[in-house]
Formats: sequence, structure tokens, C-alpha cells
Amino acid sequence: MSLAKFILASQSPRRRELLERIGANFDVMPADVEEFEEGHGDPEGMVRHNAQLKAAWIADKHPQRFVLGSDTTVHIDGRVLAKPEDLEDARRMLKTLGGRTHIVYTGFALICRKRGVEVVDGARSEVTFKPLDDATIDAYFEIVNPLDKAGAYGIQEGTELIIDSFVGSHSNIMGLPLDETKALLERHKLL
Ligand SMILES: Cc1cn([C@H]2C[C@H](O)[C@@H](COP(=O)(O)OP(=O)(O)OP(=O)(O)O)O2)c(=O)[nH]c1=O
Repeated sequence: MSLAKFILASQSPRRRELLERIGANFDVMPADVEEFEEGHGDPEGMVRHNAQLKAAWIADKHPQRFVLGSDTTVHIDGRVLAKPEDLEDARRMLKTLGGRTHIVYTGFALICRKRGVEVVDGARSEVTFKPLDDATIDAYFEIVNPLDKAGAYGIQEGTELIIDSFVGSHSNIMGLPLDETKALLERHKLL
């Protein structure tokens, strides 16, 4: 078995799954940071900042290792939809998103203190929802847990119930833009 080449600073099972798809060999250590979520006029800057915070928190504890951090938010009407507080909040979010197009930003950061590497980047996708009534939202909640997902949905689950179409990277909407991340990991010989 080969040794892990970097640390994924995330608790997200989706990010783990995405990285496994490109054959990455990594350890997982979730970062315990205070993320910026609301009242931010620049959502793309916000996710980049949060990704940097997560990677830096682990990198400071493991200065020899490369660390990858990431952050995803949903943006609509000048507002950020982070993870819902409860099912009522999740329902309100899906009603806001229903029948309309919103933006998903993911920021990602790769840091290695020993090598002096700190790269922060991001990707943007657009998702258009089908119109959603209460019965459809109930059916969606039967099959998907919305509480651990930005915007209260996952593009990877129950897709046909809620998603009409999307533009951009599917993996970016799930939590980590794979093409960009793969190129970055290859550049640093981490794949
Ligand atoms: C929009 C969308 C988000 N999500 C998920 C990805 C992220 O896990 C989550 C956004 O929250 P994040 O704060 O980006 O990530 P996290 O708290 O789950 O993990 P960590 O901070 O430890 O890295 O929403 C989906 O799974 N599918 C989607 O379509």
C-alpha cells in the first residue's frame, strides 16, 4: 500500500468520494474553524477564504504535509444559502430555489508550510431547479438528508425530483471541482 500524499481537511463524505474517483491517496482530518457564512458581498471570495482557513488550520499542525481544504455555497438574490439549521429552514431554502437558477461556488486551497506552497482557487456553476411544491419537497426529504448540504440539496441525490439543468462542473456543485483539483494535485506531484 502506498503512503498518503496529502491531507484532506474535510468532514465531507462527498469530497472524499470525489477524490477517490481520481485515484488520490490521502488522509482525512476535518478542520475545526469558524467559517464565514452570512452578510458577505463577495461569495466567491468568501468560499476561497473559508477553504484557505480550513487548509491552514490543518497545515499549521502538520507543517511537513500538503493539505487540501474546500468550501461550497449556494448564492441567490445576493444572499448566501449555507447549510440549513433544521428541516423548516431547509424547506424555505428549497422554496427559494424552486423554478429558478442559482449559482454554486466552491473554493479550494492547497497549503504546505514546509515547501512554502499556498494556492487558493475556485469554480462557479449554475443550477436551475424545477418548480417545487410541498409534496415534491416532502418526497425529496424522504430520500435526501438536506441538513449537511449548502442550499439544502445535493445534486448527486434525488436529482430528477429537483434539478432541471446545470451549467459548469458537476463535481464543483457536489463540493470539489475535480478537473481543477486534479491539475493542482498533479502540478505538486500529489497524484
Ligand atoms: C450544493 C451542494 C452542496 N453539497 C454539500 C457539499 C459540502 O459537503 C456541503 C457544504 O458545506 P461545506 O462547509 O462546504 O463543507 P462541510 O462542512 O460538509 O465539510 P468541511 O467543511 O469539513 O470540508 O454541501 C452537496 O453535497 N451537494 C450539492 O449539490
